[in-house]
Amino acid sequence: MLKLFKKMHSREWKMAGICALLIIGQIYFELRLPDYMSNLTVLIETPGSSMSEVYRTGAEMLACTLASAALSILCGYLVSRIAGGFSYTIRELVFNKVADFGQKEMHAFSVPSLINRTTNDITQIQMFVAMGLQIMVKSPVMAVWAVLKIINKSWTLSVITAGFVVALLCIMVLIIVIILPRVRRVQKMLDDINLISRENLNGINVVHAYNAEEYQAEKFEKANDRLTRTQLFNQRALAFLMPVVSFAMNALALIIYWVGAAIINDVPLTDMTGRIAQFGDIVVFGTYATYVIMSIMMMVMIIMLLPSAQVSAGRINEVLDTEIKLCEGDRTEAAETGTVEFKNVSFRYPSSGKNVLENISFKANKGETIAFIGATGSGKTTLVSLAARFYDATEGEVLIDGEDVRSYSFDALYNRIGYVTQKAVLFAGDIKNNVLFGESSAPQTDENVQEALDIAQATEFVSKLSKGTESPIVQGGTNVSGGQKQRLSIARALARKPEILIFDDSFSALDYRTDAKLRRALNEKLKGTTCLIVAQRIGTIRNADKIVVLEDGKAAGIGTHEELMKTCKVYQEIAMSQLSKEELEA
Ligand SMILES: Nc1ncnc2c1ncn2[C@@H]1O[C@H](COP(=O)(O)OP(=O)(O)OP(=O)(O)O)[C@@H](O)[C@H]1O
Repeated sequence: MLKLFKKMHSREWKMAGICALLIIGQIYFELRLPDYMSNLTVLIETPGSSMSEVYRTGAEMLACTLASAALSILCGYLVSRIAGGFSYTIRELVFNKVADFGQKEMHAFSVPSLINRTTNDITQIQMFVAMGLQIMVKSPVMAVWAVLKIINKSWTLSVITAGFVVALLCIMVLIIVIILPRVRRVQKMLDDINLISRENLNGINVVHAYNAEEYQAEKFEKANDRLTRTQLFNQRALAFLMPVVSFAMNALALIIYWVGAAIINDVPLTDMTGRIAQFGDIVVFGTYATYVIMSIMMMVMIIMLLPSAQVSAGRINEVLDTEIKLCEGDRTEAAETGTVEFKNVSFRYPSSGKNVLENISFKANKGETIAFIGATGSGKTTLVSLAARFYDATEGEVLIDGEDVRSYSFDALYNRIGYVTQKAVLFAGDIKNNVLFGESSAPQTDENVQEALDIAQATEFVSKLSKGTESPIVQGGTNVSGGQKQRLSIARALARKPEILIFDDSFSALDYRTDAKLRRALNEKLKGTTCLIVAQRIGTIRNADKIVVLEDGKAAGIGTHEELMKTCKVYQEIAMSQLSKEELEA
């Protein structure tokens, strides 16, 4: 947790310093009250005391109480600003760190866990700072101050009070030791609940269509049950603390007055002044001892928040300390333009034991179209994701414009590439925002948007919308059809005007007619652009300059359609399964 606190801005540290001073002032005024009480007791017991002295003492007590309350309000205000500012900083750090994560890091944490860390875990820290900061400073200072005030008054009573304090501290430590591992598990269980809820909400139509509500509910119930049982255990353990502390406080007061009575009794009856002074001391001692126990009671409140804040801080630090494996280089310029080359590339996913790609080599020159075809799971998506550096090759080299992808700065690399994912992704906003998404060297103009929509064959459906390119897109793009979504994501890649376009099976959501029109437009309007196309349909790629046929991660053949029809058995099988004899001979 301390590690996380190092990320707090100096402004908040300064406010925390002011708070500490305000708290010390608060304690000073609060701890003056027992002295006034002692004076009042002596005044009342002493014959001949005047009422004006009693009023004056009362007025001073009132002034101390008001001063303490004013400092407490000011402190509360500052603490809430510190908590808000600190959680803002941490949220920003976590968000920016996660934005730099590659696929490897995303898989290591999982999306639900990252969401939980950015929301729930940071809220735990904020609550701890908001509620705990005052108490953390106040309770030890108050306890030590109160102990110093009473230590010389009576050794017997001091030893009794110390016994109570030690016993209470032991119980508190024991409870922390018992619940800490369970609190850690609670955060993990919250991740699981998050995962099941997300899965259920994302697939709600499938759940309904397959009558799987009960199955999903059971899965959720199990996770919910586990979480509730663990939380109940923790709450019961913590709930046990409060009555123990308040019992200790009352028992201690009782013992102090009981032992105190015996101490007063030891003073001879003739020494009335001595008896009154002793009585005043016992009253003061009792009040200060109550302050000591009250400090411990405040620590109990901290203990209720500390374990979860501690665990949350650890989880946030895990994200912030993650070493990002995909480090960017500093290259911005390259000798070639629009080339993509794989040199003996093999690749294995971090979670998998075997290579998914094996010794792949090919080169795409400027303006060429290279297509990738193969059975499901043969490695097509993996191959093109290496060109876009979503992962780094395990062996071999991937070159863009003649230079290793690892040597480029991310800006330079992604300014060269326009990538269209297999599953279209749109962001909440409008069509124009989505087409001009991200930073690029291309002009952010309406003409550019229109041109990209034209080539992507999206103009027709966009022009039918009442607000045209300003029509809204909801989160996840669920207010447009699958094919429309894919056309918009193609337009987004085109609007960047990249040297290299990568289409990962992006045409299969389009009907045959649109697919053909789009390819024609690409050929006519983007002559100098290199295209890497992953496709399932032979029709989409038969005119490509080179076709790479993948089988179990290996290149089963590389060549043009005509060459592969003569030399590659895998390609022949795919072609024959899709095209008629006439089409094959055409
Ligand atoms: N994140 C991952 N972790 C581990 N293995 C993976 C991961 N992603 C894909 N794979 C495995 O890598 C292999 C190649 O997957 P890839 O998605 O590249 O195939 P594909 O040819 O694009 O398939 P499709 O045509 O169905 O999209 C598959 O066996 C798949 O199970």
